[in-house]
Formats: sequence, C-alpha cells, structure tokens
Amino acid sequence: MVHSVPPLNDKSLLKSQCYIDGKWIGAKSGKTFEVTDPASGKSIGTMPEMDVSDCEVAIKAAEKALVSFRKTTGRERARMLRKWYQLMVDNADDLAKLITWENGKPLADAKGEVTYASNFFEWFSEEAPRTYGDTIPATVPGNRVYTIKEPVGVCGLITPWNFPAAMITRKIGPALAAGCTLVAKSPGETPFTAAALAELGHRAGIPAGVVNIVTALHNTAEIGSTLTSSPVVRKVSFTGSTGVGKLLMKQSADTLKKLSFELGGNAPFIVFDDADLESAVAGALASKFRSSGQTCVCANRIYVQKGIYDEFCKVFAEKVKGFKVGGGYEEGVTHGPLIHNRAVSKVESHVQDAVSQGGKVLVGGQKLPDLGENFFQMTVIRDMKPNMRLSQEETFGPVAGLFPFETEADVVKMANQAEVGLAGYFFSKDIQRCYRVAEALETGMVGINTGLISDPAAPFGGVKFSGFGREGSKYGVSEYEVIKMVTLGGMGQELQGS
Ligand SMILES: NC(=O)c1ccc[n+]([C@@H]2O[C@H](COP(=O)([O-])OP(=O)(O)OC[C@H]3O[C@@H](n4cnc5c(N)ncnc54)[C@H](O)[C@@H]3O)[C@@H](O)[C@H]2O)c1
Ligand SMILES: O=CCCC(=O)O
Repeated sequence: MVHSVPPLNDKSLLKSQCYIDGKWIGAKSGKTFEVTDPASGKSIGTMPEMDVSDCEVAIKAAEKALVSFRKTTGRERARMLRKWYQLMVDNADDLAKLITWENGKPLADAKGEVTYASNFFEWFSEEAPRTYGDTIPATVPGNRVYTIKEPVGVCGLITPWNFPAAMITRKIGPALAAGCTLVAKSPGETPFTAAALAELGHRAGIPAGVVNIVTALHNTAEIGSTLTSSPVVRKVSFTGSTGVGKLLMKQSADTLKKLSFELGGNAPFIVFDDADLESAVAGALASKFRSSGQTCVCANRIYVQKGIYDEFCKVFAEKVKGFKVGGGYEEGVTHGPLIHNRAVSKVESHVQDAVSQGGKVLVGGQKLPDLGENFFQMTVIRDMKPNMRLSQEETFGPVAGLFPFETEADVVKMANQAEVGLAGYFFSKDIQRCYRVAEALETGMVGINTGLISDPAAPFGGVKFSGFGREGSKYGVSEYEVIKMVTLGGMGQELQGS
C-alpha cells in the first residue's frame, strides 16, 4: 500500500516526552514504548513508559498547582482556554495529520475531529465565567443561605484512542473551567495528539502543573490504579469500555472519588415504515460507519420495519459499495483501518457468528490483507436475529447488521434489551411516535431523524452500563465542581430602630 505521511508544518508538535509540571520529561526508568501506524504497521515513534512513581510526580505537580489555580477567576481561565482553542484552530492541519497517523481515520475526518475537539475549549471558555451559585430562602428566621461552586480538586483523566483529540479536550475543558488541575493518561495507541495539545496548552499560558500528561502502554493498569487510589486525586473521569469502567469504580471506592464514566454502547438504530427512506439510509450510513464503526455512539443494531426492509437493505448496501477503504492520507479514501488486529478479530468473529446463524452478507465480510493487517471491508449483513453476537455486544467496527421488525412495541423491547444505554436513534415522520419512542428508549441520548448527535453544546453520556455523568453542555462543568453551602446565622430580620 502506498503510504507516506505528510510533514508537519510545525515539527515541534511531534513530541516523544511527557508534559509534567510545565516541562517535557521521560520516564524515570528510561523505558519507552513504541507507537505504530495502524494503516502501515510501521513505527511512528516512542513515548515514555511511565510507572507509578512517574504518575505520583505528576499528581504532586497538580496538587501544588491547585493552590493558586483554584484562586484564578473564571474570566482568567476563560482567556486561557480561548487561547488554547485558537492555537488548535491555527494548528488544525498538523493536529489532523497526527490523528490520521496514529489513529488511521481519513484526513478529512481527522480535520473534523480537530474542529469538534477545539470546540470543547471554546465552549468551556464561555462557561468558565458563569459557574453561578444560588441564594436560598432559609427556613430558620434570621439566617441567610447561599452556595458557591468550588473546583473538586486534582482530577485524573483517562481517555481512549478513537478520538485522540476530542475525548481529552472534552475533559480538560470543563476541568480547567471549574478551576481544577489534572493528570491525564493519554491512550497508549494514540499519545502523540495529546502531547501536541499539551504543547499548545503550554503556548496558551496554562500555568505549570495545571495540565500534566502521562503516557504508558504496558503500565496502563498501574497508572489507572495510582490515579484511582491516590487520596490527592478527588475526581476520576474515564472514557472507555464498561469492563474497565467497573474496575476503576471499584478501585476508587476507598478514596470515595467523584466519578464520571462514559462507557460502551450498543446503539439501536430504528427505521419505521413511515420514515423518509433516503434520509434514513444517509443517517444509518453516517452513524454506523463513522470512524469505521469505532465510536461509542455508532449504530450497532439497525432495526428496519418489515414494510420497507427489503428496499432499505438494497439501497443501504448499494451506498456501502461506493465506500473506499484505505490509508487515511490517500485521496478518495472514505474509511480507514481498525486500530489493531484484536479489533479486526472481534469484527471477523461477529460476521462469522451472524453468517453461521443465517445472516446474509450483502457487502464485504472479509479482511483486506493487501491493504494491511488492520483493514476490514465495510460490511452489510441482512436477516439478522436477536440471538446473534452482534445484537448482544458492541462490535466497534464496520459491520452493519440489519434486523427486520414488526411493531413499535417489539422494536422498543429489543432496543432496550441491551445492558448498556448510550445512544439510540430512530427515523419516523410521525410526531406522536417521535415523542413516544424517544421517551421509551433506555439511553442517555436519542437522535430522531439524524444519525449524528455529537455537539459540544449537548449533554453527552449514558445510562445503565454505559455509565454516568455528562460531558459538554451546560452540565459539563458541574462534573468538576462541588457545591459549598454557606449559612450566615443571626442576621436578623428587623431594621435597627424599627
Ligand atoms: N461513552 C463514551 O463517550 C465512549 C467514547 C469512546 C469510547 N468508548 C468505549 O470505549 C471502548 C473502546 O475503547 P477500548 O477498547 O480501547 O477501551 P478500554 O476500556 O480498553 O480503553 C480505554 C482507555 O482506558 C485505558 N485503560 C485500559 N485498561 C485500563 C486500566 N486497567 N486502568 C486504567 N486505564 C485503562 C486504555 O489505555 C485506554 O486509554 C468501547 O466500549 C467504546 O464504546 C466510550
Ligand atoms: O466514541 C465516542 C465519542 C463519540 C462522540 O463524541 O461523538
């Protein structure tokens, strides 16, 4: 496969060290791990394999920086975030090249991610000066009661590889807006984008120790356990799988941390007979195949009502045939590789399971070894059944399983059978049904007549085994705050001299 990486305009954005206490440093042990390009399998470079002692240094730096950072005004923090946002915009091309290089997504998608990611800094720069408390009418005569919002303290942030920029800015933005300092563990598969962001944060004037990034691949679990067990770290925010979320929650119990968990999904995508077929197909394609199916809000189970099932399958499959899979820098490529061969194996096993139980492959279904070991065809399977693995587990890959259904009640029941509840989608022109089904779906987010719901202004998060807490939106900052209530006693009610 032809594969050449375009040079960065600003080569100093490609780092091979960690940003801790305002300085670029390696692991004390001197150990590093290698990061590979998922498209070519070639090495991109190395990053420090940090361990418990390195992570503790980062926590100390964040603890020290908190003393003064928590006293900055919201307006001051807003200006820092705004500068950081602007630097992301100014360096968008380089950030996108890094994302494509380490994650594999096509360059146009990577550019879209940079815009999405930078918008979290813009959004939270606007929220930072508006973290209002309340004035509360007291029950006790003569008392006055009010609340103030305070930063929760040092935060530990753990993010996945599927959005190397957006998952970390979605956490750093509100943490800084609230006045918190932090230690972020960037994903071992995609650490370079986070490091470039740290460099831009440095240039934006974020004070030393406020943002610290540690990297590790093999020591990931011990970094996670250091962050969750440290009494200094008061909050952990994690985005990743449900299994790891449960582990981190257990590990956080002894120190009673505030937690936010954005975990796995298995999104139902429902198309009713009364839907506009063309826009339902477009919505399903956008939702299912975004990042080659590797987003937590990707449609995983596509339910189509019997009356339009055959037609939907035909039109949907024709469109998928038009996709071009390849290296993310190549012209005309619409979909990139999967992150690693474990992801390819899971996708392959979901296809084999469906086929062995009567699913019919309309498009794809195979690995693409000529392109590289992490490539898999964009795949469409019809005649899916509820007991198939794809129906029960998140595929996190490019397989669209099309399930027929009869009634609204049947499909809502099937949709809600999942343990997880992150996003759900449906297409219908019936306004009463729109309200009814949106309210009946057991998910944290619902897209009606759209397959794309992500927006820094909208609260992102799940229910059930998809976790808790909301990111983005007017609710995002509160995840990083505590409410302090103040009662002033004996304030009196009568005016002197009355
Ligand atoms: N809800 C959301 O917003 C959201 C967003 C993106 C991905 N996800 C979910 O993430 C999953 C895909 O990512 P993945 O397979 O890499 O998930 P994962 O849980 O294995 O890894 C996610 C992150 O956690 C780290 N990690 C892994 N084990 C850890 C441990 N023991 N202690 C501390 N950190 C640890 C990894 O290094 C990585 O940075 C999917 O289930 C997807 O739905 C959810
Ligand atoms: O993969 C999870 C995040 C996706 C998004 O924010 O749209």
